[in-house]
Amino acid sequence: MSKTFDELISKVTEIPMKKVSVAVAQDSAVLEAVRAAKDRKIADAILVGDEVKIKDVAKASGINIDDFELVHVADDIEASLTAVKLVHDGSADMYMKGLIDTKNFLKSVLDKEVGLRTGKALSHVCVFDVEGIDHLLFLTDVAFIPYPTLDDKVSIINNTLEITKACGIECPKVAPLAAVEVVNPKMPATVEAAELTQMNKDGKITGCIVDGPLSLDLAIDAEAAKHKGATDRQIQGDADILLFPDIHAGNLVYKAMVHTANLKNGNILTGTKAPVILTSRSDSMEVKVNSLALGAVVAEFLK
Ligand SMILES: CCCC(=O)SCCNC(=O)CCNC(=O)[C@H](O)C(C)(C)COP(=O)(O)OP(=O)(O)OC[C@H]1O[C@@H](n2cnc3c(N)ncnc32)[C@H](O)[C@@H]1OP(=O)(O)O
Repeated sequence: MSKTFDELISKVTEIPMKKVSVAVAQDSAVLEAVRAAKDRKIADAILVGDEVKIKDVAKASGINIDDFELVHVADDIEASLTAVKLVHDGSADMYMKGLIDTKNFLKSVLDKEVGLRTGKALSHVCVFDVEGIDHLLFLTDVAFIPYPTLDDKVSIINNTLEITKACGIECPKVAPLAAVEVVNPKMPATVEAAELTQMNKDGKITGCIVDGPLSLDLAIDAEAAKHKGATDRQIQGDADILLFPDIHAGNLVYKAMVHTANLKNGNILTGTKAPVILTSRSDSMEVKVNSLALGAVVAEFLK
């Protein structure tokens, strides 16, 4: 079981090297990340985009891309569809966002002919290794489904369980989050959190323990849980998966943590045929490399 990001990365060295297909690769941060990932034997890459621009960006940034396969497609949307098709057809193991906006990138993932749909709802998960927390934290969905329905939330949990399993975590604890830890009919997120908990008790969501609604402090801080006397809860500061009520809550927490706390993280889309690396433009090179490592572990697990 991986308890830290370093443990997760060390798993990658034990599996055959995976290949990532990059959509609109003319982005220095992305090129730097795939270079580092190849040098650390995490993943090889196929760079899809405007060849002249890719070479210019690489040259200007001093990044050697001579040993990467390059596929020239000048138009960004076409490049994303070409890049995702390489994964769809099995020529690459994972798909990564380059210099293309999130919406168009996600549209290529959802493309009916060449995309990576599986028939399941697709969602996003961030894996955090936070100083002071002795296990990995999985945040979902901070980037894909804007306002998940109850059914979407069931899919998000099931998608995330695939990732926790790939990381060797058996029966993780899932906290459907809200502003409070009791049901308030005026706060739909609390009502749905209780419904998810009941579905888990009824055996409709399996392979995990669901306990909600929970406030963030009760979910991740054992001291806070003790202080608030939450001794009857299944989760007392030891949640593995943080399920957010909507994209705004999740994305704000994600960015607040990434830009203030001492942590390591990697992000991928789940429910897809193959791992999809979707990081924010402001994410560091390390986050992109970590995401590739996470993607490689998941690609091996899904094989
Ligand atoms: C880690 C930090 C990174 C970030 O900060 S990212 C920034 C925040 N994220 C975003 O801005 C993306 C938010 N999401 C969106 O904009 C949209 O949901 C998204 C993904 C672009 C889809 O939008 P549209 O193309 O307008 O989708 P639509 O509702 O018209 O549906 C088109 C077809 O796609 C399908 N679809 C949409 N979301 C899906 C999902 N989650 N799982 C599976 N299928 C999905 C939808 O069912 C529809 O299919 P069909 O054509 O009817 O067969």
